[in-house]
Amino acid sequence: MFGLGSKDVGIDLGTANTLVFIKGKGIVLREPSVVAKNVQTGDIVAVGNDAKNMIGRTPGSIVATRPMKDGVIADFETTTKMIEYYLKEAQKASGGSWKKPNVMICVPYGITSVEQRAVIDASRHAGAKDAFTIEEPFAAAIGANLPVWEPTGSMVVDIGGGTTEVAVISLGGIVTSESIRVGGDAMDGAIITYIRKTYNLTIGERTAEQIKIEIGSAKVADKPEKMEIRGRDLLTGLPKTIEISSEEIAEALKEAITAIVDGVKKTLETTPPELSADVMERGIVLTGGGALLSNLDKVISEQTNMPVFIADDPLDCVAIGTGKALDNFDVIKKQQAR
Ligand SMILES: Nc1ncnc2c1ncn2[C@@H]1O[C@H](COP(=O)(O)OP(=O)(O)OP(=O)(O)O)[C@@H](O)[C@H]1O
Repeated sequence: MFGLGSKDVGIDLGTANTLVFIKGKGIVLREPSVVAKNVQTGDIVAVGNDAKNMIGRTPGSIVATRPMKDGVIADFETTTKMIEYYLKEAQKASGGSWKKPNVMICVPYGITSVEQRAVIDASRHAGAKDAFTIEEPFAAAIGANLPVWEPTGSMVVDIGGGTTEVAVISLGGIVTSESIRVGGDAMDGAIITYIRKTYNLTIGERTAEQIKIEIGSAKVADKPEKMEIRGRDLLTGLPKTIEISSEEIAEALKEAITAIVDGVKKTLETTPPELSADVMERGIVLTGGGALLSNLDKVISEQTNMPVFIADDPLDCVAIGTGKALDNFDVIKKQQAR
């Protein structure tokens, strides 16, 4: 019933990172979802890590973009090229013979059928024999080892780059969910805005992400931290170094955190009582890179009165779940036909 070849591929096409999973091998590739393009010729200059290093550093003719920004396919042609690149890399990583693989591709929940079609077409165009989609929170829950096929409620909050997806799952299906267009990117954006407004200093996306990872938190711990950052002074136009504190960054992140917490609360409000009781017992599980934001688990727990846990390897959950779903291909296929 699960008769797929061993080289079938699962792709977590995230807004921030793309992970490729090969059945029997695990995660073979993990690169940023960035493409650098020559705007004059339309040629792809670099994909993944190489392209990310070009962000903010490209000459006029080269533009580094994130085709999956905001959780949906913003640019079909580039996304196709990107999937082509990842399948080629997967082929290299798999070694030996390579037939056209079946591809399970993870998409944000709430993606329209047109967008879903676009992802499938892009995968086929990029060399997949056949392609199916799996919804991100479902894949995240499988990857976090939640009992998704059982008649019990499991709640997952997947905090990615572009979106946060909250879902309650039972008996192999999503019972209730929320998708919020707030995730790690919005946090980075909030840090950029805060530093510009407070210090008249412009910083780039990469610096903002670094600040978030190093000293960002949903709630400041007892011992605040400090960090030196470099940017461009808006008044003089010259480079300048300032010191910022974790308290300031927590303040900057407040709005994004509130949006995430509200999404969780809203989902809980629409969860049938039996399933709420299950979630209360088992706790809410956080996945996605945003789950690593310091104290986010504590804040969600305080605001919902529910136990909250961070999944093991939160950045890998979706890819692992997508890969594991290849084992339940028929079931997923049937679900899609519904
Ligand atoms: N230690 C950390 N603290 C806070 N945020 C982090 C940390 N590590 C990674 N992130 C953030 O996690 C986000 C990426 O997460 P992930 O790879 O799960 O997203 P994605 O799956 O690509 O996005 P999406 O789910 O929106 O498609 C980025 O915004 C990144 O900055």
